[in-house]
Amino acid sequence: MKILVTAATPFEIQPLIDHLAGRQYQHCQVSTLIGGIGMMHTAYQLGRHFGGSKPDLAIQAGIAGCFDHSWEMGKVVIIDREQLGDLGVEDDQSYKDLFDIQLWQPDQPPFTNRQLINTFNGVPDLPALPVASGVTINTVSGSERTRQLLLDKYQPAVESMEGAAFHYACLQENIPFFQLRSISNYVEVRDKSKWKIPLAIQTLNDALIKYIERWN
Ligand SMILES: O=C(O)c1cccc(C(=O)CC[C@H]2O[C@@H](n3cnc4c(=O)[nH]cnc43)[C@H](O)[C@@H]2O)c1
Repeated sequence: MKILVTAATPFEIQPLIDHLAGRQYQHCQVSTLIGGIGMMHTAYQLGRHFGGSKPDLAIQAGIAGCFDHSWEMGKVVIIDREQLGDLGVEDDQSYKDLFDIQLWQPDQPPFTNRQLINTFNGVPDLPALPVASGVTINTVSGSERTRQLLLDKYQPAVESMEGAAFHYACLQENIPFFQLRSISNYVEVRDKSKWKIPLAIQTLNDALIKYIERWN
């Protein structure tokens, strides 16, 4: 069983990388790929990687913002669906995405009803974690206006900068996959001092290592 763990930055999966060093698993071979921040970098790196070797399972791991203030920092969730939050046009005060202006069809593969949905087909032993929906954007949302626009239009629970690119690449290549996100901040008017990145990285890697250890 070949497992690929990918993250935007090395920091996000450093504890896993340290854990894997010098370890050999009986039932799996784990490799890691740092894809870079954002959809463009992620799509390129994943496309290049999958062109050379296809894993049996791909896992994207990263920190993320959440929209619901009742969620605790460091909460780890699995993303079951992704939407593109800022690929479209501005029309005076309104924003229209590619589906709204008919430049892309809602069910054009690998989209289903405008979403990049993970059915978790072929994923062995999916971790027992809460499942949530994601929106992927190029600019971290940091205003009440953008937060409300995304909530009204996409009803996301979680915001990242890479999730949709990962879903897209795995769906196109027919590779079983899941996206793990750990909450480092709320999507709100930007206040970096409130972000809990070390906590989110710790809980993210605890979940990752627990999953990988099942294959020992
Ligand atoms: O502005 C800074 O100083 C700064 C320092 C460290 C990290 C950042 C980020 O913006 C991290 C982006 C990175 O993490 C994911 N992420 C985390 N929270 C969010 C969010 O609220 N909205 C979107 N993405 C988020 C993202 O996937 C990137 O990989 C800034």
